[in-house]
Amino acid sequence: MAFTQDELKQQVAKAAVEYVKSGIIGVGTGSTANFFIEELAKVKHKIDGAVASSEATAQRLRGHGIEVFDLNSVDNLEIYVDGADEITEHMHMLKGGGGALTREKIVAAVAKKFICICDATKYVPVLGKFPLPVEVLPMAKSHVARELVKLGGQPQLRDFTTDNGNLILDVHGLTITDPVAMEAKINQIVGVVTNGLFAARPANVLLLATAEGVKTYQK
Ligand SMILES: O=C[C@H](O)[C@H](O)[C@H](O)COP(=O)(O)O
Repeated sequence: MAFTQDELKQQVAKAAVEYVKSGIIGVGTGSTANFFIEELAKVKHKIDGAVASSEATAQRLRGHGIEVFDLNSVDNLEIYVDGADEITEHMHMLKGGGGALTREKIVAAVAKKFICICDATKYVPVLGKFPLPVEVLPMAKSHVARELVKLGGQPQLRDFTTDNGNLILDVHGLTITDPVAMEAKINQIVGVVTNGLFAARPANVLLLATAEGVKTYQK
């Protein structure tokens, strides 16, 4: 039976809710995370609330009557649930298609377990077909763009301002065979806030929605 991409996202969101036990949950951003929020709302009596990785997610959580906590008031999070633009068998991810990469990386850093929820189109052998988002301080955009060209990429300025008041360069043309090294190298460019590679801290669980059902991968 063929499912639409939205049906696959919904299936994987339902599977992720099985990991919600109690306490405060870290919640990601994007269309797949939005399906997760719908499912989370159905079990909100089990949790104290959530930490959001974007203003959009915070608004959506509050709309469902889920309390949103400031990350600074939370010592640790059991789980962080979020989508990805690409993920490999090593659980390395490329994220930030929705521009929320920096807050996502910060909330994920606090969580014990990163649960990545994706439909099968996101599962790739090598990262980089999806343009790599890099959040930059506005005054540094030209400098950072020149440095990204030296790394072999073609940066394009997105018509977008992040929740942090910064800009996004989407870097095309990178074949990212060593995501850990590339993540570190780009983060060392002065003016970069962070980039959309989540490799130093990969996902712990991947829930992948396929035509044959939701597959679970653990690391
Ligand atoms: O900034 C956005 C996030 O990194 C999303 O997790 C990513 O873009 C995937 O979004 P979607 O679930 O809409 O494909």
